[in-house]
Amino acid sequence: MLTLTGVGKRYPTGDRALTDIELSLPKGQVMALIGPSGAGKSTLIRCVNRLVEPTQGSIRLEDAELTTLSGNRLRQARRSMGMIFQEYALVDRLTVMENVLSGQLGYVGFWRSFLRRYPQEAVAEAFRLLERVGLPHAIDKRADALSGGQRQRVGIARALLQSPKLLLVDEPTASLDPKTSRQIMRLIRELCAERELAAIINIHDVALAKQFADRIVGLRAGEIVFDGKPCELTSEILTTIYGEEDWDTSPESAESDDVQTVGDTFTSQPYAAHTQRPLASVASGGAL
Ligand SMILES: Nc1ncnc2c1ncn2[C@@H]1O[C@H](COP(=O)(O)OP(=O)(O)OP(=O)(O)O)[C@@H](O)[C@H]1O
Repeated sequence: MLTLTGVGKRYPTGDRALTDIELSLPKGQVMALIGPSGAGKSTLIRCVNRLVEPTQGSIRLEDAELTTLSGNRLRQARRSMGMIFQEYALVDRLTVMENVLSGQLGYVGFWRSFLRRYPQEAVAEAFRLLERVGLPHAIDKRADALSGGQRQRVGIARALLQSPKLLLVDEPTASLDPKTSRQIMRLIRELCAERELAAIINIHDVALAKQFADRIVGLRAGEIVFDGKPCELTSEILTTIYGEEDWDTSPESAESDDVQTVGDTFTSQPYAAHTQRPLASVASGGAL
């Protein structure tokens, strides 16, 4: 349903953030996008909803070529993509219900949303969604009175209110404790299954990505260096994505290893034997 072909992005500063990205995401698939800081994860997500303009290639969502849309047609296409942000992007002084209904801004006219007169069916659906994400008792609370996990649930309900086909999720667990992070990832996963929604989740936590995604794509310096199932993400491939690190050793056993510094990365003796394979041989390529 989403297909990226030869997508590239060079910022006006000259930074090349993405090179020749080829991705195909079927309906209902939850894809985690991992990679080191600066690898291009946010740029890729933002190219899909055109918050960032790709400089090369094609991005198709079902039948629509997104890269050439403008004006009304671009607004319409954006409605089919729900965005969930790391920093929740809620309006603190508004209630939970008002924040969820603001997901309708693209649908109802400016004055109607300014005066907060939302269609009855939107209000009913917002109630249903808040129940589904576990916040039925918080509808009248102000957003700034919520915990991080509750705020993220509101963000999820808001994204779903516009009935998207695709979820674009940027670091959903960055400010959350481990238990809440798992609950949020589980919720996103369940909702994708219930609604046959595809999702791209930009996430730093590899363990969470492995546990909750159907597919993992690893970016390094703007290129896809791994595309496969979570169970295929070996230590060797993590090294290809992130650089040298002893991924298997616990802190206790690491202390006894002969650890040496190479440039600004660390490598330990057992790992020195691992030569990095050419990127092409690591990438399994294509959709699963
Ligand atoms: N607005 C911008 N102008 C110029 N260069 C940018 C801009 N945004 C990102 N970049 C550059 O593009 C590259 C990719 O950045 P991006 O933020 O997409 O990476 P990321 O993988 O999301 O990183 P992080 O995990 O730290 O959020 C980096 O080299 C970054 O410096």
